[in-house]
This record gives sequence, structure tokens and C-alpha cells, in this order.
Amino acid sequence: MRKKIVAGNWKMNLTLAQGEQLVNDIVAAGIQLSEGQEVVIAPPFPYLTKVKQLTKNYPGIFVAAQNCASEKSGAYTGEVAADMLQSIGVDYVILGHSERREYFQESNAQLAKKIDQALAAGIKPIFCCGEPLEVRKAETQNAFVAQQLQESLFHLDAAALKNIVIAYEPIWAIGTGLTASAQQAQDMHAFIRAQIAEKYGREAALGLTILYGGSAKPSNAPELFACPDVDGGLIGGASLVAADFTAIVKSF
Ligand SMILES: O=C(CO)COP(=O)(O)O
Repeated sequence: MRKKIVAGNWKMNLTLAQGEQLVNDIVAAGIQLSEGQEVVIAPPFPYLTKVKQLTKNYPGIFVAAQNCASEKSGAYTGEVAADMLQSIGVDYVILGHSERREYFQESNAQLAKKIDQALAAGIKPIFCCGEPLEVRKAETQNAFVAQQLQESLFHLDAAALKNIVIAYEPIWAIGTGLTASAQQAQDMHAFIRAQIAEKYGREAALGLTILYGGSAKPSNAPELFACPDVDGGLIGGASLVAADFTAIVKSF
């Protein structure tokens, strides 16, 4: 049985006090998680330690960073190494978010290095993939996503792949209010799983957690999560509102 995850990506939002309030409201909601279900909270770097501390007594709640460096250590001013994240108890790291790819020119090759750093540090990558609108319009989204997987993940061996979570985030659906339909999400998730099966075998593919991200909210989460290949969500805007985030978690 593969893990189901609802992850909240706060992006570059909230003060420390607001973040603390949000986490306190989420834990106070008393979410009941079943075996194999996880909640992941991804605050900005300066709040990771605090969020870890606030959630440490809640089994099933984990903490993620939103990025890490592609190098291990050294003269890289402003960067944060995976080993540093590990040393403060971070569990996951979001890598390859479309905003990192677009605004910080992160390439598939650079992301492969970040994936390696995270895995070497014992942190599980949540690897984001997904196509821009023009690719979707041209109906070439499968080839686009397949290339992202090949160039950033397919150098891994089967044992390493077990520590990867994939998040499919169609760029045209992020922060736009446009959600992929449940059918569009299911089709891409099934395609991603088939790509993994082809490379790593059926068992590896069946064990892989694949999240959907892009304007997920309480009203559409139940339908998205009901799709057989959708194993949860990576939530942006709605993760900043405790009531919305907990409602999405409850529709697991
Ligand atoms: O980018 C996302 C999560 O990483 C999705 O953002 P929204 O839920 O705000 O569309």
C-alpha cells in the first residue's frame, strides 16, 4: 500500500507568528490520520525549526523545505544544503517546483544534483513536474513530463526511487484558479506511473506516491483524491488557511 500525502507549500508567505498560528490551528483541528497517511508542512527556511518543534508530538505530520542546494557545502552564499536541513530534522524537500524552474532557471540536470544531495542526506524529495499551458494546448504534455522524469530522476537506482514522491503540477493550474479536471489529473498520473513501471518495474510504480498540485481546494479535493492514481495533493494557496487545509486533509 503506497503512502497518501497532503502537503502544504506556504511558498514565500507569512510571518513567523502567522506561521505558528497556522500550525497551531492545524494541529488543534485534531485530524485523524489513518495508517499510511501523512500531512507535510513546507514553510520558508527560517521557520522550519519552529514548525518541526510544534509538530513533533504529532505522528503523521512531517516538515518539508521548499528547496535545497545542488552542492554539498562550501562557498555558495545564500544557499541551504540538504545536510543542514537534515541536521534540523527536516523530513522532505520540495524540488523542481515550477516557480524555481521559471524564476531561478533550475534545469532538469541541476535538479538531478539536488535530488542526489537530498537523498544522500536522508531527506525525501518531493519532485515536481508539469507542463506549461502552450504544451498542454499542443497536447504534448506527456512527452514534456517524461523528459523531466528522465533527466532528473532516471539516473537513480530502484532502491533510491523508493524515497521519492512525485508531484504533478500543471503550470497552467498553479495559483490561477484553473484546476486540472479529475480526468486530466488521473490521465497524467497514470502516465507517470507507467513511465516508472517501464523503467523500474511494476512493483516500484505501484509503490510510488504521486501528488496533484494546482488550485486544489476543499471543493475539488475529494474528486481529485478519488482518482486511482492520485495519492494526495501539494497545496499552495489553500494551505495558508487552516480551515481549508484541514478540510483538504479530511478528504483524503
Ligand atoms: O504550486 C502549488 C503547490 O506547490 C499549487 O499552488 P496553488 O494551490 O496555490 O495553485
